[in-house]
Amino acid sequence: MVKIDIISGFLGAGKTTLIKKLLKEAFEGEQVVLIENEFGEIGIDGGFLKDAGIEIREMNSGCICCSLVGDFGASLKEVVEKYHPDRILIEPSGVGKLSDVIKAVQGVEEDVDIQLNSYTTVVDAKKCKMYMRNFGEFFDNQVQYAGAIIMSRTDIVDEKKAMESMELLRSINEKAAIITTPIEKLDGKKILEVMEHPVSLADELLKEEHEHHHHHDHDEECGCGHDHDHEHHHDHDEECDHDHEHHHHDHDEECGCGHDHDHEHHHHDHDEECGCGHDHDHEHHHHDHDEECGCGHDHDHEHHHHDHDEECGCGHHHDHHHHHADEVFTSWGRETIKKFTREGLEKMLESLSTSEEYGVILRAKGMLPAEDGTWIYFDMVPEETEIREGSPEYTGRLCVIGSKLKEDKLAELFGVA
Ligand SMILES: Nc1nc2c(ncn2[C@@H]2O[C@H](COP(=O)(O)OP(=O)(O)OP(=O)(O)O)[C@@H](O)[C@H]2O)c(=O)[nH]1
Repeated sequence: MVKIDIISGFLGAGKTTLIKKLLKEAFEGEQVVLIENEFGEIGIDGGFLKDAGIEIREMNSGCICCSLVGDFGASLKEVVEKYHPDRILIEPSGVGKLSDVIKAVQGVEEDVDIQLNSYTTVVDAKKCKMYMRNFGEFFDNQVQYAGAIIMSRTDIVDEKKAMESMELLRSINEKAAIITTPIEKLDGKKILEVMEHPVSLADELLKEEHEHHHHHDHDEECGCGHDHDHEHHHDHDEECDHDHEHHHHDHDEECGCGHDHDHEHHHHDHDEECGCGHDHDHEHHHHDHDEECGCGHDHDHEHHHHDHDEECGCGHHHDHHHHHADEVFTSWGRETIKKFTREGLEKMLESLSTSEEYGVILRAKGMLPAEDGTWIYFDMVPEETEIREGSPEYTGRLCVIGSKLKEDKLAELFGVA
């Protein structure tokens, strides 16, 4: 199976610069063929690539988008049979439509042993707005169909302009990962990874949590403040706000919601909501959770059937008979070029952790560019924050998961409103 990677982008966007980097850092040891399809300038990039020992098959029949799919298929087949490469890079004409190129590749997937592996568009951060205005039909198509977008010249453009371009790109492509870090700061392997598997930070975070807690091995607090110990022996070294253990209650402390949850009495008559969002009806055998507790978990402790067909997304195993995490959990995330300082970020996370102003925060994570050129990574569960230095990411990202999130406030807190 030959992997096909399409590197699209307007004239002079930086496609060749990117390809050179990938050849050197990401494709080493692989047999790579580059199919270039220059518009009017056939073969200008041939020289250096031949020096690098890369075979080139140039198509002379105009751009892929306007040549027949049949022709394209025949060329592709020829390349596959002649060179048996691991990978074919297609660099379409700068004014081709990416959707046409994708279609052309998909059109021959059945006949030739190839697989569309990635389709990326390089966009000049400086000229994005102008191109969009003047050449919308072609330019927008390249952006809209891209699996990943690489912004070039973010090394020389000012932050405001870069941000504006990023927003324009995002406005016509909701999903693609947008690489805003200058590519020379990134390892080619990292770039390839993003091109191949653009994942959102929220998905990553949820997946991580899920994997982490796959077995019932809660040595750690989950951070939502509840005790999800379903094994009926509770051993609270730490205080959690809520005790869902139904057989021996030993509340020395107030739970904080201002109600008396005296559990030695069996008639609770809560006409009012206590505001902490939990059902404190502790008449031990019929739990009547009409409401969500706000942490997004179903704490239905019908103690003996754990029926884990589905993950709730928080990565913990709860007895899920009624609700799904996404009914209550929300995530808020941003991509940003804004530079942070460690001290500044520490303060932001501290407020996030201690204040209820932003909603019920369960988890936050991010990788952000620092003013000093390094990258700050952070991980937060309530009352526990880790900030460390990490390798450059393709763009600054942060994500907060919780319930009743106040998005405007969060954006304000991180200065990305
Ligand atoms: N400063 C800076 N210059 C860049 C960047 N990317 C590309 N360039 C420069 O822009 C010019 C064009 O880059 P290429 O990589 O040849 O662009 P291309 O998309 O292959 O161009 P065509 O094939 O002609 O459409 C070159 O002089 C590059 O050095 C970038 O991220 N930063």
